[in-house]
Amino acid sequence: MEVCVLGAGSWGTAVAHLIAQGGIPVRLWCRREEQARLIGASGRNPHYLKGLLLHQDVRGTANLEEALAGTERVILAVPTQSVRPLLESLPPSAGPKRWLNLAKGLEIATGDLVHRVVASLRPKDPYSVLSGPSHAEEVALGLPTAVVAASRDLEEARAWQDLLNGPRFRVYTGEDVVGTEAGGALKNVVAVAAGIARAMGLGDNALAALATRGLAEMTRVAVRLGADPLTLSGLAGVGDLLATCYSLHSRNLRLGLAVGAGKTLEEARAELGQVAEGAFTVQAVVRHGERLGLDLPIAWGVHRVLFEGASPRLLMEDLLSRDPKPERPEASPL
Ligand SMILES: NC(=O)C1=CN([C@@H]2O[C@H](COP(=O)(O)OP(=O)(O)OC[C@H]3O[C@@H](n4cnc5c(N)ncnc54)[C@H](OP(=O)(O)O)[C@@H]3O)[C@@H](O)[C@H]2O)C=CC1
Ligand SMILES: O=C(CO)COP(=O)(O)O
Repeated sequence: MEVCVLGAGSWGTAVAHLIAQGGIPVRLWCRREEQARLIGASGRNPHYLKGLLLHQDVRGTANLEEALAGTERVILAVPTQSVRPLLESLPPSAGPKRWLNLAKGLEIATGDLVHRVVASLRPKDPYSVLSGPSHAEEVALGLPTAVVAASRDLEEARAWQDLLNGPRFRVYTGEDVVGTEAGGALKNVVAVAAGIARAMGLGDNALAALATRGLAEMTRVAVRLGADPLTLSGLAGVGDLLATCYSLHSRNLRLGLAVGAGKTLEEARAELGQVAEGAFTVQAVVRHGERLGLDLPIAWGVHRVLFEGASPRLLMEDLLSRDPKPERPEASPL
């Protein structure tokens, strides 16, 4: 068996290395010819996780047809907004595949999570998602990590669990695809807000409050999309929210830090040089949020700061000056 990883950024590279360490050869598809060539020549990805000497069974290629030929299992490791164009560009020779999505976001044009994007183009193919607190830099170093592989077909999730689970990478299974994807997508928006709060020196109490109220907001959206609320208290919800709001590995947190310190979104993105999904997902939330009919003050506030010229101070003042209310107006027996 061979596995194909589409996308040779930080996460695609770390996961390809992990799978090869487990004894399975990997074809790592790079969109740039030069990147594939350098991976072949040096055993390192020249732009992402540069310090990592890739396992010898990771083979870089920029040829999509070659990357996919004869492989049944394909991992999607490109940013969310690139999933649809990438799938649309697959060669006709690419037959049915079993997909594992790593991207964490909502598509701006449709407001959809990635499973819906894939289902719209590959309706018959089995689909799973991998999510949870998993900074590529730490996985590449072999530091202990736990994630969840979710699929509506539990056998499918188990198959990915078998493939990925290892002594330092613990994979749980789940069946709640919506909750697992919603947690991973929405925590990125909260992490941007956390970065803004940190840059403003608002303190640890404020950060904890933001993360907790962020979780309430994430859960509200996720449940409206069809998630089991308990999924949001698992690795793909609370777990990833903590990793992202509190770790300087997080690109979303760093984007918030830069914007909170007065940089423009363009400056912050250029400084980062990698994708911060929260800046895209927040556009989807705001654009499609009305149809959800939900109160989403953190997402609206992040959108105002990133795209409408509002000052970070105003965002925090707005959040703090809202009318007092019960912590759980939507309280359920759970
Ligand atoms: N990094 C991490 O720790 C984790 C990331 N994720 C998620 O994984 C996804 C990918 O993130 P990550 O690897 O970190 O991102 P990076 O910014 O590190 O890399 C993005 C990769 O996607 C490629 N890419 C971008 N646009 C396109 C496109 N239109 N067509 C084809 N390829 C494209 C880039 O190619 P090029 O280099 O040519 O620009 C690059 O290889 C995101 O959704 C992220 O949230 C999930 C868990 C952990
Ligand atoms: O999802 C991640 C860790 O689980 C990576 O977060 P960032 O995209 O903010 O770096």
